[in-house]
Amino acid sequence: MQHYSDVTSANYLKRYYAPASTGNFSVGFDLLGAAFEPLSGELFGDVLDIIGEQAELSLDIVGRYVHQLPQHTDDNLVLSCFYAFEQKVGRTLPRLALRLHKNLPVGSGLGSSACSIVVACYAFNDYFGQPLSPSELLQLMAVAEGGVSGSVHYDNVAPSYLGGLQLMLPQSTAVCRSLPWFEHWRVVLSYPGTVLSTKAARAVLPQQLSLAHSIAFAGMLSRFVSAMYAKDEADAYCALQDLLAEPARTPLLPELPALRSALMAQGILHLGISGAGPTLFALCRDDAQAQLAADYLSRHYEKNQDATTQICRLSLAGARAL
Ligand SMILES: Nc1ncnc2c1ncn2[C@@H]1O[C@H](COP(=O)(O)OP(=O)(O)OP(=O)(O)O)[C@@H](O)[C@H]1O
Ligand SMILES: N[C@@H](CCO)C(=O)O
Repeated sequence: MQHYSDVTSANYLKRYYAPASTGNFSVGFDLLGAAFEPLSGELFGDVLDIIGEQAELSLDIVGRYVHQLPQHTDDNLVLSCFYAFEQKVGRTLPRLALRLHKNLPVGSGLGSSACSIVVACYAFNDYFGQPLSPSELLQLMAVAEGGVSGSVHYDNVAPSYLGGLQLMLPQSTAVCRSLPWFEHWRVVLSYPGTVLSTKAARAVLPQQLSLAHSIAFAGMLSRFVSAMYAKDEADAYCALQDLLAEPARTPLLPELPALRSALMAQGILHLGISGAGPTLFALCRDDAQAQLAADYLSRHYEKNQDATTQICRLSLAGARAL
């Protein structure tokens, strides 16, 4: 299903896409994230068109979630990314006429700001002949995302850019590494239509953890990563326990415990918070189970016209030219 006729417009020089992403993936707060794409083929991620070169930089915004963005396009991340990119490249670049298709809801837990940042930085680097290396580009994206959420974290920008399930590697030159995945796994992303800013959802987090808590957190993430490499599916989904953010964020998402109980009683593998919420993600073992979870979440979690529930697979490609 394609919501927007303008995505079919041929009025552009180049068109780029970046997928939605789920930060944390329950067990790896700020350290683990995955990119997803709907089985339906819908472009559930932002699209950026480079329409042409002109005297002044300009941005036109269309798409289902345009009404959730700042009224003034000057405040849009796509434009701030252009200037940050230009500064990093170190020379004045030709000005562009741009069009953003805002297909991801803002403040949703789907990595909406990261998605715009990734598609913009990827597009500029491609269009201007790859002046930045992939690691320089990733760093630029992470700094831009840090400006929005209040702290630099890679768990949305890295998967949206590179695709896959990405584990961050602190202090390593590699920055992140793609983890193995179970190809039959499906992820249902359910956005209720309400907004929860990442900054607000980070403000409720504990500032300190006890030694026992730190060990439990590190242990669960290690168990999950090890299970993915060992192809031990049951151990992997049993390890999806958020010991860090979820206890603090559940008051912001009071429906989570009841929804989880109901879905897990029907055999769904896991229900967790996507990024900072309010989107929830249901991990399912196949298409039939994913359909069941999607029907349930559509009925019980969607709250208004902005809401959407998508049955997804892992996006292996990440950001790309269309
Ligand atoms: N192109 C853009 N896409 C998304 N947000 C933008 C964009 N341009 C500016 N913004 C602003 O950036 C902020 C994004 O907030 P926030 O980080 O909470 O959203 P989010 O990225 O959707 O959250 P999450 O990472 O949990 O999905 C909002 O204040 C929004 O108005
Ligand atoms: N790791 C970030 C993701 C934000 O989408 C958080 O949970 O605050």
